[in-house]
Amino acid sequence: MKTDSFICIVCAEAFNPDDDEEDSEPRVVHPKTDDQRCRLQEACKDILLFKALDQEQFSEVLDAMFEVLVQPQDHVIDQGDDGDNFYVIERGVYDIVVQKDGVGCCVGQYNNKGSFGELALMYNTPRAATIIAKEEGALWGLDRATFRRLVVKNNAKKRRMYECFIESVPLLKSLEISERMKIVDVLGVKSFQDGERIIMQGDKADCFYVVESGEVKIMMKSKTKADRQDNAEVEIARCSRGQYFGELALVTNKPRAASAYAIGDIKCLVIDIQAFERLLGPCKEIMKRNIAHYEEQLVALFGSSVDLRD
Ligand SMILES: Nc1ncnc2c1ncn2[C@@H]1O[C@@H]2COP(=O)(O)O[C@H]2[C@H]1O
Repeated sequence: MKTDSFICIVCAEAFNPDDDEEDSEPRVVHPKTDDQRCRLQEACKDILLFKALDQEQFSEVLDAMFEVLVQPQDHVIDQGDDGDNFYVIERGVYDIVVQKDGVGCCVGQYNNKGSFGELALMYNTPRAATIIAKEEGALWGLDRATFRRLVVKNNAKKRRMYECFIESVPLLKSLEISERMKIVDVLGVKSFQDGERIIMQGDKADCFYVVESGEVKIMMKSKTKADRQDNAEVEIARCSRGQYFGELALVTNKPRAASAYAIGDIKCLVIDIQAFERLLGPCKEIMKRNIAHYEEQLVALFGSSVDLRD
């Protein structure tokens, strides 16, 4: 995979979570039934921002969360407001609307999973978007003080851990330091065992990966032989530390063009699609240049290239 460098403009605010004043806040507990706890745990299991928490911190976060039921057209968040809560989606579809030149523009949608509302709490900024429920739904809220005390503080540790690595990733090298830190703030870390499939050809894409340690094998089945029994996967590329994969589907809005497997036990940094759009969106044009390179590779391997473009 290519490792082009690029410049990406993201608004930055000086912020030092270590200076946070909210350390003495009392612990918040919202009692829950077993059923609620079960549903909450399921909704939170893939939330990247919680991945850096240890078990005790995660349990404290779960204790503090409270259920929010929404109706169609409810505004969960209004752009410009102060940030009160962070939200994890249990179910429902939510539009992300951003005001541009006085006109509300729908820039994305959450579909029954994910989270939102972290920006205002992390950077002490007004809400950057309006979030509108499209149907009846259920969310789990986490109050600002608990979010800052546990998630934001923990992120400061993550920043220290990943600062050097992020700086060494060619794709991210040319970002300003504050921009790189915003990437660190949203990334999750996932481990995979030898042979484990990380992404699957044909699947819908919801995140992008940077290899932190180990190697990843990119494999593809020929589309022209789709119905044939002998349509075995062919290795088309390998990615090692600092290289990225899984960006193509996010750039083209198409299903995954290939599968990726761990070679040995590996670790990847993961950025979900909303953060990708927000932080790396302006860089999509540069990533699109990879497509020509991928197509050349496919012609060399299969004699023809599949339709990689949007
Ligand atoms: N393109 C986007 N721009 C701004 N906010 C976004 C975008 N996509 C998703 N969001 C989410 O919308 C939330 C609105 O409240 P926050 O600014 O606290 O945090 C924001 C993000 O979690």
